Amino acid sequence: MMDRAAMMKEIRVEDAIGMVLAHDLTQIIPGKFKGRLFQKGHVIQQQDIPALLSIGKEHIYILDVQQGYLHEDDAAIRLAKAAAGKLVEWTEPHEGKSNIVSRIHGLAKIDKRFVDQVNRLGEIALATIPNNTVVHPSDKLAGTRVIPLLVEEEKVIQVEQLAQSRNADIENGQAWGHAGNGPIEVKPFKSLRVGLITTGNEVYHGRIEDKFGPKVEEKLSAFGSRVVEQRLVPDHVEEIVKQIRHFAEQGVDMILLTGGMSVDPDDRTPGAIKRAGAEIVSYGTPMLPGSMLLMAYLKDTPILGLPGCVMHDPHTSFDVLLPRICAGERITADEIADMGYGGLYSC
Ligand SMILES: Nc1nc2c(c(=O)[nH]1)N[C@H]1C(S)=C(S)[C@@H](COP(=O)(O)OP(=O)(O)OC[C@H]3O[C@@H](n4cnc5c(N)ncnc54)[C@H](O)[C@@H]3O)O[C@H]1N2
Ligand code: MOO
Repeated sequence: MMDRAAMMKEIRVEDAIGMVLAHDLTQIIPGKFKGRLFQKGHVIQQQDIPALLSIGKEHIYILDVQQGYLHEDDAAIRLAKAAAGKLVEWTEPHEGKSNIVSRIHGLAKIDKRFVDQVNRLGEIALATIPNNTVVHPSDKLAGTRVIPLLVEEEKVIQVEQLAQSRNADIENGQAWGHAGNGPIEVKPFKSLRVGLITTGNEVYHGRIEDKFGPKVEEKLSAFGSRVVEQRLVPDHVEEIVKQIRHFAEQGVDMILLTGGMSVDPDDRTPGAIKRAGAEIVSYGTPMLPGSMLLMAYLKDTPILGLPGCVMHDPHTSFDVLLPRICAGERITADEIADMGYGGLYSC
């Protein structure tokens, strides 16, 4: 088989008039422009020569792509297709790169194990956003590219096979990063009906106005969920338990309790959640702010104790867990423990 260099004939730009560009050519003017100056397929004209020289191109390649090799653009799009799962699409290649973008507002699922394995193959770059990021339509999840201009097709086939074997493993019950049908995909949010219990004698007796309810409502509505009813209760375990039972009987999709999550004698909320019979996943979450959050399930209904910081800070442990719960995921103790690494914000 012809080697890669033999397929790439180098021509001086002055001698290339009338020839066809084999790949996009990029111009970068720091702070002002970065993008495609000439598109693949462009026929070089006499008047292009100063511009080509100004971006440092004294030579161009004329390609003779042989069987078994792929042009960077064709490789990029095959990589994107291999990695893409549900509710995403891929963009036409541009300067040798294709992006996987979201079609919806949802939760990005990025299989780190798949991404790492692809990037260990060499000559392939698969760069992604972090798993469980909230994305909007057209937001990028990943960019794919091969490093050389021509790559052995075998490399791309390895990625395609890895994606297929991942999906087969999942069908056979083996764990990968997530169980979706594609390594990089988006899950839609479900619209949850939420019961809200606001604890605190100071609020119950009207000493201060409730500021937690509106904040929780705002955070829920960002994912299409809503509070169906809010109940105010004093710092009294039996009263709190009674309202938890009320919402369980109503069959709400999630129960949230605010306040009373810390270490004072009047902080009754964690005890009440336990007393109501919930299975505690974790009391305490290694993220700041939001360290006093309690995650539990009452049968299959998520029930969370929200510490005061959720009312005050824009990005807390609740804001990490909420989109996942709204996407229908069940939170495990290990996942909560994993939140500590990278979990220090402003607190
Ligand atoms: N010595 C320690 N101090 C604190 C700890 C700790 O572990 N040891 N934890 C800190 C963390 S983290 C948080 S968060 C806060 C608050 O925890 P709580 O969830 O127990 O909050 P409360 O004590 O009930 O209230 C704190 C503050 O917020 C006001 N509040 C509560 N609910 C409402 C509402 N619905 N509307 C308006 N304002 C509300 C309340 O009046 C208090 O001023 O504790 C840290 N300290
Ligand atoms: O639960 Mo507290 O937020 O760590 O501030």
